[in-house]
Amino acid sequence: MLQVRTQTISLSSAQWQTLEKQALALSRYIVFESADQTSAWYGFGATAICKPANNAAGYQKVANWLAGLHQQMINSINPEMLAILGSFTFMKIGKQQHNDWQKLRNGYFILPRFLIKKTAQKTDLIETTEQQFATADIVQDFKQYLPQTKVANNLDKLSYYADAKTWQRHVAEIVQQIQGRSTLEKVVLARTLQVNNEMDFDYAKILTRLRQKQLAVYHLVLKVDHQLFVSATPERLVKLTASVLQTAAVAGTAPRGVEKYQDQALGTALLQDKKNRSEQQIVVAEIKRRLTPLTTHLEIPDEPILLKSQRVQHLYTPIRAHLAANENIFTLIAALHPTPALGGYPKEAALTLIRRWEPDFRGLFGAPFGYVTFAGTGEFAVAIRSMLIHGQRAKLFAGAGIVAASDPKQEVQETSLKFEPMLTLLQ
Ligand SMILES: C=C(O[C@@H]1C=C(C(=O)O)C=C[C@H]1O)C(=O)O
Repeated sequence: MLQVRTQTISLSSAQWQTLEKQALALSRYIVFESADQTSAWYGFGATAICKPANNAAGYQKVANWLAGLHQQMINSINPEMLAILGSFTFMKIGKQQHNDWQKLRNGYFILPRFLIKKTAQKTDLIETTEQQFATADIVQDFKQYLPQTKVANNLDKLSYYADAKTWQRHVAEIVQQIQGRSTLEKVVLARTLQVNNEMDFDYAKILTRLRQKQLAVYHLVLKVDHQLFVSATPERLVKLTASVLQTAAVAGTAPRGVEKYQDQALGTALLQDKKNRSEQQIVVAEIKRRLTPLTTHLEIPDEPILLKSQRVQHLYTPIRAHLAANENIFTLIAALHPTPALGGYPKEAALTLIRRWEPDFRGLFGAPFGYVTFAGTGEFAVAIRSMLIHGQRAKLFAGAGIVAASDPKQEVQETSLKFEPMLTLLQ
C-alpha cells in the first residue's frame, strides 16, 4: 500500500538554503528545474527505487514500476501532484566500464519520500510512505525526516587533467571513417576533464552556483550516497502535457560574443554555416522519421533558430506533435534516445564507434533525465553539460558532433567551451 498526502507551503530563500544543505546530507536527493525556471521538482529520500538497467527494456521496466506504484496507492490525490524522478543511462556497455558510476550505472529512478513541487503560483509539499504517517502533520514529518548537518567550510585547491591530444587523434580517425563510408554521416564523440580537489567538494556551494551562474537552462541533480551528478543543459528530449508533446533538434555550436554585435554576428554566421546546418539537419530529419509512427499533427519549422546559453549558442528547431493512442512518455523516450544530437547517424554505427573511441563510460552523461507524474505527463532533458562528483574528484563530460567536414582542433575547442558550465561551479 502507498499512502500520499499534500499541503501547500511557503519557503523563504534563506529557509530554502538550509533545507538544501540538509537534503544533501540525505543518501538520496534529486532535482529537476525547468529551463524557463517556472517549475521544479525536488525529491528528498526514497519510498521506492527502480534501477532501469541500461538497455532498451529499461524504459518498459520503469513504466511497469510506475503502474505498480499507482495500483498500490490507497488514497486519491490529483495524479499530477505526484511523480517519479530519475535518469536512464546513455547506453548499454561492458561491465568493467561501470566502475565510476557505482549505484548509478544502470540508471536510477526514485519515488521520493518527500517531494516539493514548485510552480510560479505555489509550492506544495508531498509525502509518500508505504507505512502509516509518523504524525498527523506533514510539515512536522518532513522536519523530523531531514538530518541535522554540520557546515563544511572547505577551501578548494584544484588540479586538472584532460588528454585532449589523444582525443583529437580519435576525432581525426572518425573523420576519416566518415569520409570513407558513404553510409556513416555523423558521430558525437565525448571527452572528459578530471578535476581533483585537495578537500572534498562542497556540494551545497556547487548547487548554489548552479542557480546563480547557469541561467535559462535545466538544472538536474541526482545525489546517491556520496556521488553527485549535476547537469546544466539547454536541451529538451521530450515534454508531454495531456496529449501534446514537444521536443527539439539541438546541434551545431558557436561561442557567445561578449558584445551584443559580436554575439549577433556569431549567431548569424552559425545560421549560415554549411557544416553546422548539415549536422543539425541530420537531427531534424531523424527525429521526424522516428516520431512519425508515434504521433499525429507533427509540426516542424523549415528553418532553425538560435538557442543561447551562457557560453555557447546552438542551432535549434522546436518540434510539436500530438501523441498517438497507445503511446506514452516511455515509448517516446525509447524512440527518441539517443537522437543524432548525442549519438550520431545512423544510430547503431555511431554507437559502435562511440564505444570504440571514447575513453570513459558515459553513464548519465547525455542520458534522458526527468520526471513522470502519476497522470503520465512529464518532461525529460538530455543531461549534457554535466559532471559526476565523488568526494575530492569531479569528472566533467563534453561531446561534439563529428561530420565529414570536421576539423579535429576545432572540436577540441568546442568541447573545452562545453566544459565551462560545470567548471564555473567548481572554481
Ligand atoms: C554533446 C554535447 O552537445 C550536443 C552537441 C552539439 C554539437 O555538436 O554542436 C550541440 C548541442 C548538443 O546537442 C555536449 O554539450 O556535450
